[in-house]
Amino acid sequence: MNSRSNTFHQQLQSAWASQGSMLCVGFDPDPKRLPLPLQGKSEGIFEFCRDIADATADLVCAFKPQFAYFASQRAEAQLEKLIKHLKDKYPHIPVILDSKRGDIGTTADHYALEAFDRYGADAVTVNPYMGFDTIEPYLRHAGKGVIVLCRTSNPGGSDLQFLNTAPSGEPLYLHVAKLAAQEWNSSGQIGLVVGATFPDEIAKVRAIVGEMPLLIPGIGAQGGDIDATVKAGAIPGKPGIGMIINSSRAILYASSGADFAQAARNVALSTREDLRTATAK
Ligand SMILES: O=C(O)c1cc(=O)[nH]c(=O)n1[C@@H]1O[C@H](COP(=O)(O)O)[C@@H](O)[C@H]1O
Repeated sequence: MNSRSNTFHQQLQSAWASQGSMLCVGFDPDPKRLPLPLQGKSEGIFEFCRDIADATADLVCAFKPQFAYFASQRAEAQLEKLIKHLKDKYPHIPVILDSKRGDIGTTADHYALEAFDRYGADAVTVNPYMGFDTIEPYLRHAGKGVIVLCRTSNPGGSDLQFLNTAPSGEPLYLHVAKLAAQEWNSSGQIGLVVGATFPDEIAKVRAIVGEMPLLIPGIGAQGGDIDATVKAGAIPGKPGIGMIINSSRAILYASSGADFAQAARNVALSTREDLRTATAK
């Protein structure tokens, strides 16, 4: 089976092993922060992301383009081109389309087609708060990853995700973790988002979901603690797997000059080393 026909979870297992990395580089291309040589260029967003991908591809277990940054700039064609570039050049690295979709089933059918057929992503982020029928259309795409928001990295994540549910009294995010690990996981390809800004909650989610992959944004620009994150998300006895630890702005905007790709590589390299050191502790 080649890497294109592997399931998302198989792709991740291979990437963790062959790349020796749990780092995910996120593509959040803010037009105001593009390096000067690329500002105003018709395909500046694509070129920016492509050059950073090419400079970091040996350091990552996944890439994660964020949909809104492309759509807000009418740059969907550049997103398609970027994902095609990633899949052609780095077929062993899974691509997660971060679009956090969530809607009734008939509409979700089309969001799933958008992510998997139009863009060719290996996985997509989804918002579970409209319930299982809104997740199910993605699960029908055999082998594709469905990464469900659980305990998000932002401060307001506590507003709802921390509310206690009746009758058990457990917080909503732990209820989501249980559903995702058990009755919702018909395809076996679900993962969960838990923020690096809340390591205690990462540990609680890990205890519920076994070896399920966790997408963990929040290191870098959001200030999440790498040591605490890696410790909390570790799978007992299996160091170096199980986590997709994302950093976007800290890597993307390491330099605003012509050396932006090399500067991004330097930050990605030191972040991967920090993750390795934390894994070895
Ligand atoms: O699903 C996500 O990727 C996500 C979930 C979450 O809880 N918090 C979060 O920051 N993200 C995304 O992760 C990226 C974080 O970017 P940086 O803070 O620049 O590293 C952004 O693309 C966010 O949209």
